[in-house]
This record gives sequence, structure tokens and C-alpha cells, in this order.
Amino acid sequence: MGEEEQVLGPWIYNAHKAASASSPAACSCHEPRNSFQQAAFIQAETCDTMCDFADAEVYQQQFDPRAYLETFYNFSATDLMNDIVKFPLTHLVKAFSAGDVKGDICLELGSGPCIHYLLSACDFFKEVIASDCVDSCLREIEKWLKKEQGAYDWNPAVRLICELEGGRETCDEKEEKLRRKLKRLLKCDVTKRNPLEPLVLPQVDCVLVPFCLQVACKDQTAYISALKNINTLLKPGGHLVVVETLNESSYTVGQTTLFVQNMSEEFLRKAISEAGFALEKLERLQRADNSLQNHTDYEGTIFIVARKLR
Ligand SMILES: C[S@@+](CC[C@H](N)C(=O)[O-])C[C@H]1O[C@@H](n2cnc3c(N)ncnc32)[C@H](O)[C@@H]1O
Repeated sequence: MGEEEQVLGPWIYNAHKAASASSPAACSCHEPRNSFQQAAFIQAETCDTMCDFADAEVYQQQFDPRAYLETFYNFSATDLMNDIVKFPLTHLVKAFSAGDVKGDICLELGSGPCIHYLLSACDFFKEVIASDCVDSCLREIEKWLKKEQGAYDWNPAVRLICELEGGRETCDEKEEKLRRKLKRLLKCDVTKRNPLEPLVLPQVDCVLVPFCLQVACKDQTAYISALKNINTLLKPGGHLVVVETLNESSYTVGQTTLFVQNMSEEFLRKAISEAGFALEKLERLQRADNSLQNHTDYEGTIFIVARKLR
């Protein structure tokens, strides 16, 4: 199999469809429950009902990966870096460095257009896989993989990861390692019994699912059901890493305001256990930045490592 085919296999995203997807449309957001939500509510003048839940098909049509990157991964906004990037990466690096989370394959679900979690994972697995329900997100990653013009510049995140890892390799070495190990960009839908259907992947050693399940699942029942779907992808004893925001109701990408299911630590503990995992680590961070009040109303961030029961 050639390099090209390895990245663009038959179960992989349809770049043609991505290019023809309609442009983002606005929708409404929730009643405000906190000061961040109040700010978002005031900004969204047309809102008078709850923000509609967006399923995988709506994401495919409306999610703008470039606008997402430019808003939430604007590395010059240092406060933002801390909550959304530095906090989860610090704990991910710690989890990998502790030595237990490793193996053959690490699969990320709901990667969006991002590579930073896989940058951190690639030292500990023979292969890492990115996946999302949106073709254009996978296309953004592909641009980075192939060093195409206009690819997103992940260098600030690469530098941060290398620093957190103690400087054992240079940024260039780290990026090249990920390019070697990231061979597959897959379509996924976490709400499906097999999130990678029609592909049947051998069970993996680790699943990362950052900031995805809370937007992909319309209620608590659906959230637990998605965790059970993910459970089937993991080897017994394999690790699950979940990152979510706390008490968020919506986020805005370009002109589109998207539903987020409200998460609490209590619910997440219950969901992890009901879906057949043992909680190994839970860290939380209270929101410190005010810079994105018009785009997101989250109150904090939570990082979880759990293990599939044998
Ligand atoms: C808030 S973004 C998070 C992206 C990235 N993981 C990050 O940490 O920034 C949510 C991602 O979940 C994806 N998503 C939404 N619904 C999904 C579903 N049903 N299955 C898989 N991915 C989904 C979206 O396309 C989007 O890329």
C-alpha cells in the first residue's frame, strides 16, 4: 500500500463532499446559567429557544474547522492556552510518562482539526489514528501531515509538549515522529455502536476523546451509550482519556453556535463507571480566562483517565 492510500483509505473521509459542504448557519443558544453564559446570551441577539442539538450530519454541514482553530487554538492568547491546551496536555504527558498508558494503537475520536493530543501520544504507541465525523477537519490534519501550504501552524503546541516532556527531543523530531506514526485519518461517529463503521478495527490500547462527547451526545443517556460504544473499541485493560468542559451550554465557531451538553464531575464519574471503566485519574481546572466570553460559556475543564474493566 502506498503512503497516499494509507492516509486516504476507502473508509476515510470524502474530501469532495467536504469541499461542497454548505457554509455555516447561525442557531440559537441556551438560557444563561452563569456569567459566561450571560455574556454569550446577550451577544446572540436572535436567540429565544434552546440551542438545537447538532448530530454528526449537522457537524459535517456546518462545522468550520479553520474558524474553530483560529478561535480556540489562537496560541497568542495565553490565557486560552492555559485552559484549553496546557491543562489537558500537562496531565496527558503525566499519564503517558507514568508508564502504564502505552501499546500498539492509540485512537483519537472527535479529533477535529487538531493534532496536539496525538503529538503527545506518539512516543508511547506504534501507531496513532485521528478520527472525526467532519471531512474538512480530517482534511486540515491531512494538510499538516503533507506539509501543504496553508496548513495550521502547531509549533507553539509542539514546543509546549516538548517542554512538558523534559526536552528529550526537538520540535522537528517530534513533528516528524507524528508524521510517521499517524497513518490513518478515519471517519467516525461516536453515537454508532461501532463508531468507525464500516471499518472494524482490532481493539486498541488507548482511546482519546477530547472535548467531543459533550457536543456529540444530546443527553446523559446518549453520553453513557457513546462511552459504551467506545468501550467496544478498547482492549480489556485499555485506557480511555476523556477531556470535557464543565457546565458549558454552547460554543460558537464562526457564525454557528453549537449545543454542548452540561457536564458535572458527579455525572462524569457515574457515566465512566456505568460504561464499564474504572476511574484512575481525575483533574479539574476552574476557568481563569475571560477572553472568549462571546464564544464559550464553560466554567472549568476536566481531565479523566479510566481503564476498561477486564
Ligand atoms: C469541540 S470540537 C473538539 C475538537 C478537538 N478534539 C479539540 O480538542 O479541540 C468537537 C469535535 O467533535 C466532533 N464531533 C461532533 N459530533 C461527533 C460525532 N457524533 N462523532 C464523532 N465526532 C463528532 C466535531 O466534528 C468536532 O471536531
